[in-house]
Amino acid sequence: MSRRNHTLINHKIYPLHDRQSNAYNQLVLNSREEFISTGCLYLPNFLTTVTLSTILNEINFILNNSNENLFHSYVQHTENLYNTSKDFNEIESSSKTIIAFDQISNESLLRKIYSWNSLIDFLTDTIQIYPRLYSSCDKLGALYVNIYRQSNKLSWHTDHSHFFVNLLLQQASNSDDGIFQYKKDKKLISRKDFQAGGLVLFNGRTYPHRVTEIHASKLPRINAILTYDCQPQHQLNNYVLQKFFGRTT
Ligand SMILES: O=C(O)CCC(=O)C(=O)O
Ligand SMILES: [Fe+2]
Repeated sequence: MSRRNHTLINHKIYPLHDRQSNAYNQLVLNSREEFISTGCLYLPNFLTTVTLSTILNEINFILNNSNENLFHSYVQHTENLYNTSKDFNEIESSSKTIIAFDQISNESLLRKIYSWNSLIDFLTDTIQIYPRLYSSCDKLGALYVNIYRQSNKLSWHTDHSHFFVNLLLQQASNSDDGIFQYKKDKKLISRKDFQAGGLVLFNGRTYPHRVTEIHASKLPRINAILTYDCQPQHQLNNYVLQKFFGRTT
């Protein structure tokens, strides 16, 4: 990644490129405090407006040109989304369209941001539990885009992984649709404040969460999930790939 790539994000508010600076250290302190105390770190306007619109153009190009190759996922699951035992009631159901990692071009801005070392360092510094984080080696799940259209939703669940990184790319046009909600201390938290361009770091193992159904929105909700792991050779197993991406490679 070139030295100027920090200008893809709002580097004045988020000086990820300058790990030695006081401003960087303050950002990490604040981010860590928010992540630990609320389970959810939200960095509004993380992407510049130019980066955001370029990424949305990349995604709309894929949607317009290879929609038939994309996986329209409908899954039944338990509260534990990635549970791999098969003999219990899977009472929740979720549906969305997925653009998998191998369907996102090598040259895309989204891939650039995903593999940007300064972002990985920032996440490592903020989470602190792992000595290092690595981008995933998974051919489908390393980085993928969720598209929530009419009647799509992601039902209540917890994740296997301690954290996920979510780039918000487009919110539903109806403000009650496609809301990220989670439960903490018996309270329901509805993040109606989330806006396109923001970055979310969420502790999905501890806090049950969901994306509410799209009822009447003309615009789909679009977001990218960036998968990082403490192991450099991270890959999803075939059961999870088949269930969530509809294929194994
Ligand atoms: O799409 C979202 O905003 C949430 C994604 C999520 O919870 C997950 O992938 O486990
Ligand atoms: Fe989740």
